[in-house]
Amino acid sequence: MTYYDLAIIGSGSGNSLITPYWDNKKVAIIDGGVFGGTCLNAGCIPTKMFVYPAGLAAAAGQARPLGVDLNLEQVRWQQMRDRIFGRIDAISEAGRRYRDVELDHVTLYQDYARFTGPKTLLTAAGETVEAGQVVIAAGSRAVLPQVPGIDLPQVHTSDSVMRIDALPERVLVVGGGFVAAEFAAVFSGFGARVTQVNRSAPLLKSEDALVSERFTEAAARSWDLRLGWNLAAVEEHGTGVRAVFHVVPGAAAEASTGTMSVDADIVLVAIGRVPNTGSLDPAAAGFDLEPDGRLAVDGYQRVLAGGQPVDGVWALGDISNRFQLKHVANHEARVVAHNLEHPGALRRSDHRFVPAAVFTRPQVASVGLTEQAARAADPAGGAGIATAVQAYGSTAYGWAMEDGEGFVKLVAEKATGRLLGAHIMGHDAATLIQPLIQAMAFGLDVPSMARGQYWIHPALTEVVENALLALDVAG
Ligand SMILES: Cc1cc2nc3c(=O)[nH]c(=O)nc-3n(C[C@H](O)[C@H](O)[C@H](O)COP(=O)(O)OP(=O)(O)OC[C@H]3O[C@@H](n4cnc5c(N)ncnc54)[C@H](O)[C@@H]3O)c2cc1C
Ligand SMILES: NC(=O)c1ccc[n+]([C@@H]2O[C@H](COP(=O)([O-])OP(=O)(O)OC[C@H]3O[C@@H](n4cnc5c(N)ncnc54)[C@H](O)[C@@H]3O)[C@@H](O)[C@H]2O)c1
Repeated sequence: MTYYDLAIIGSGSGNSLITPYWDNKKVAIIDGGVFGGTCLNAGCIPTKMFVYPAGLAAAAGQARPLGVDLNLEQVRWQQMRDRIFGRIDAISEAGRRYRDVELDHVTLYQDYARFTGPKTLLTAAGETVEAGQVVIAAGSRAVLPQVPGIDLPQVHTSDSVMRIDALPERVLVVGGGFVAAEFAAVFSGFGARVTQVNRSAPLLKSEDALVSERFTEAAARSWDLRLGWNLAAVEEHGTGVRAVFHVVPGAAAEASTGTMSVDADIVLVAIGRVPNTGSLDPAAAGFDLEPDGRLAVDGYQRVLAGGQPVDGVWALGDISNRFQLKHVANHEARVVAHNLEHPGALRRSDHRFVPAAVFTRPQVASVGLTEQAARAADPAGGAGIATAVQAYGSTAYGWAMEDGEGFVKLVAEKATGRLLGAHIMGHDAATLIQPLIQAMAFGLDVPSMARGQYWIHPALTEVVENALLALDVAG
């Protein structure tokens, strides 16, 4: 048994906890997977490194109506893949080496671990680790449906699909959330024939209903979209696979037979992620779980047991929050880093205005309440809520782009002029939303935001300005 002042499970967001405060103390970092976690190795970063060139490849379609004829000549997949992972793998390895070799006070266990008590862990290799403070940052993993053929090598999750050797001609994407939307756009941008199949309609169903509806229409224009089907089996077929689906009872699926099949070279399964709590054996430590399997924490990120915080045990990121977003994991890591160093002045995590962006085509970004949630929460039964929808195409920059798709939707409280939610679909939505996030975070009301500053003319941000001006709020 080895004792540490701090033991961290998970080298993703958990890695940032090793601040200079720990320099003269003993720290263990335990990770059985690739050093650096999901975002770096198989999540946010490599996906966006594919999203950007896929956007360039797809530009041909957007340029034609503007009078510019572009042809996509070739996608050099292997070169692109090797550029992306050449950079990422080197960062992961440098981070691993720094922790493992260069820092004397840090011990890296490259192994999975499980709890045997609230502050004792057993690694798969049989080593026992005990610590004064334990931080659980063990993340989440992709869900795979237990259907025949799911283990075939042509079936991928986001963990493996970016490392394949060649751009497939036919890609089947199963799922309708963030991961599915991003990869469908990537592969179709590169010219693959994409079929996306989802159990329910619409796509991106956690978004505001208008965004979900419009994004689903846009996806159906860009690739073959089939809704209301459940994956039942995958079987080898020729050089690829045949996936068999059963109609979801009551769903508006287009076929009446109840069964359909899709042939593809590869299948990407993207039907959600679950927290890695199972492998940690939280019951052995007495930790509480949320109904969806996440570790239960309080506002200070302290892990709960029997509803009470366990002294010196913390959790952050996908293992404990419902957002499953890197910027939330990073925020929580900063809170935990502070709380570890300042036990007498604990900070709370701030989950009030958590934004998200889906880097698909068209891009989608959101923060705060959907119109539906705002109306449901309104004491006046929805009458106290103002909304405005402003098309990109109503602004000069939208004319320049000949945009017929993008829009900004805002949700506000009539009486106070407070912004409650912002939802954008279209070019650069993830960037365009930032001033709205800022306004919500700092309590800037709609009239002050609209008229208290200059808006650069004729930038695309004018669509945000006009949406603010269109809101019927006090002030
Ligand atoms: C394809 C994809 C794209 C994404 N894109 C975005 C995006 O654009 N923007 C965004 O904000 N978010 C994005 N996300 C989500 C983001 O990647 C995660 O929210 C974030 O990485 C979670 O960080 P974490 O530190 O909680 O966990 P992770 O980074 O997953 O780290 C957990 C670590 O714990 C290790 N581990 C697990 N169990 C054990 C155990 N028992 N013992 C030892 N080690 C263990 C794992 O090996 C892993 O390295 C994306 C996710 C995916 C899958
Ligand atoms: N840009 C980003 O911020 C980004 C990108 C990718 C992933 N992520 C994070 O990763 C998480 C996981 O992403 P995800 O897309 O896997 O999950 P998700 O929860 O976003 O979506 C899952 C989708 O799969 C569908 N589904 C569920 N079971 C199914 C089944 N049996 N058959 C067919 N469809 C089924 C659901 O209806 C839903 O549309 C997200 O919650 C997100 O926070 C973020």
